[in-house]
Amino acid sequence: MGSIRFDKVDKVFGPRGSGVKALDDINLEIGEKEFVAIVGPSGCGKTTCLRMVAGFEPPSAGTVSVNGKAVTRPGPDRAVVFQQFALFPWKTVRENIELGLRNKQLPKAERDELVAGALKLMNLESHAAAFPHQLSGGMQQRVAIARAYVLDPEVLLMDEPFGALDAQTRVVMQEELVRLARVNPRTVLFITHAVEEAVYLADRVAIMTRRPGRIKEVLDIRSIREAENWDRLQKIEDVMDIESFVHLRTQIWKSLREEKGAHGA
Ligand SMILES: Nc1ncnc2c1ncn2[C@@H]1O[C@H](COP(=O)(O)OP(=O)(O)OP(=O)(O)O)[C@@H](O)[C@H]1O
Repeated sequence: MGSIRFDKVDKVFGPRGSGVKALDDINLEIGEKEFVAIVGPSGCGKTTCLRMVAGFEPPSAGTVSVNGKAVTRPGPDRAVVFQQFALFPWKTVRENIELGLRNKQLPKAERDELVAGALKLMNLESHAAAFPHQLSGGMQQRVAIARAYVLDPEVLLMDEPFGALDAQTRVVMQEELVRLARVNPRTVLFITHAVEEAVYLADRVAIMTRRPGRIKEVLDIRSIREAENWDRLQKIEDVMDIESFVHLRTQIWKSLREEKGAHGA
């Protein structure tokens, strides 16, 4: 379970007739346990796509569905990780992770077990009693990801989750996410500005046009990653050196550059 589908989706912000058209005829299907990254020029509507799947924003036309059911509101089957970590500063790491589970009305012993598992998964065990301000940005984002994972959502929605991190921490988090995605695969919709990040993490990369955003092309990364066995390499810099990786990255760069050119930039 956990498939996502955009079917002829338009989004207009503001009054009908004089509003801003943000998205134009978006059609995209994300399979169960597939990791799809969306890249595109600034303001092309990437975040709007994610917010519609989350149930925060309705489409102006067309349908966004999860598991074949039109999305009308947020739900426990979908967890969102934002760029800003959105942790509660007055709660400990453990309490922040546990928070989402409270609404599930599970017995305490079961909650404790799930939180312990999430702490372990994200290497946070020794920081369970710390408060967010005592942690680095990378650690805080780990807590945010653990909080999403502990809910065991079918769909994980990530909007520039590493955008606020320094370059070194970002690389560590990307490697962690690849490890997680292989060990505990989920349906993921991942928004990023970083082309290399998209190629490294995703099974497919959807490239959008400038506003009003359309899906310009979708590249299949997974078949190349598997054929060339990128996963044999542990370090991101080694994967990024492989010829097939460089080729895909360049292809996406060119496609995005055309969009900038179309804007006169
Ligand atoms: N609530 C809103 N009201 C009016 N306009 C909006 C609203 N939300 C988004 N927009 C507009 O819709 C367009 C798409 O915005 P969105 O944030 O989805 O783009 P994005 O591709 O995620 O941008 P970025 O890469 O810069 O984060 C933008 O022009 C934005 O100004």
